[in-house]
Amino acid sequence: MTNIIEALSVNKKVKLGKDNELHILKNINLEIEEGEFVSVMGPSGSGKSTLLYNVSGMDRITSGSVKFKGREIGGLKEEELAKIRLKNMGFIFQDINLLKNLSLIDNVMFPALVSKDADKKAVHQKAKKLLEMTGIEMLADHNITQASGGQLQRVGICRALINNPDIIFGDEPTGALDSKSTKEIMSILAEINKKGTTVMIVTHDVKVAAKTERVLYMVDGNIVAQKKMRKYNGHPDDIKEKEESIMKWLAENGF
Ligand SMILES: Nc1ncnc2c1ncn2[C@@H]1O[C@H](COP(=O)(O)OP(=O)(O)OP(=O)(O)O)[C@@H](O)[C@H]1O
Repeated sequence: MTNIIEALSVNKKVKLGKDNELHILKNINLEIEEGEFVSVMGPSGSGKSTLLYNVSGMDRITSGSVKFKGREIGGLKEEELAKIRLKNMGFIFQDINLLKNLSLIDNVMFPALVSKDADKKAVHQKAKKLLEMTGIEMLADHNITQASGGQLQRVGICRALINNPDIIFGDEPTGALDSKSTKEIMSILAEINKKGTTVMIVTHDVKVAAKTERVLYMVDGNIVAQKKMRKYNGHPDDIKEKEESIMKWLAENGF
């Protein structure tokens, strides 16, 4: 298998005042294979979001190396990085950050229209298809005040998919959702992953992690344990068994 992400000895430090700095990521080594579905768990403040932002090129590592599809991205100029993020990566967040003055379908189309030579009609067709896939095509022309949190997160997923990314990064994408919407969003992400898109998400929720195939456990800026599982097969017994085994594993690791 080919690695889509390779992080080697990654450190992230931030300056706090004049003489103080915080060492957030400590010599992290991480490989993510193409097509994998990975989750990151760990106590609050352990560095999960920082890891996600640093391996995706949303933030700058302090030292080490991050390769995306074999290409070093750690030292790229912001313009180059922005191109990679736009073309090859999709991002979903707990705060969905949709534009208020645009309809939901226009929000989905937005990242594809950044390029001047975009074919607007084709982008519209693609956005419509994505809204259909996530079951919210009837909301295409609504604005963000006319949809629920779960529906808005589906819009966020459609927006993340509009440029056919190789990988989707999610920072607690279900963090603000009720359990029903969480289930629906995870089913959509599992479906997308099944079709070949790599997915990496940060989560506090064992039920969410149980839908992924590898859980990284972070403590104090280090990945201290990893749990590899078979891909979720959609069966309720399978998910129950996985949740239980993750809970047991977390307890063994002191969570
Ligand atoms: N830009 C920054 N400046 C100062 N401190 C930061 C910065 N970014 C992160 N931190 C700190 O680094 C630590 C790790 O933050 P991070 O958000 O990655 O943790 P997390 O595991 O995702 O936490 P949570 O589960 O609460 O979201 C925290 O103590 C946080 O306050």
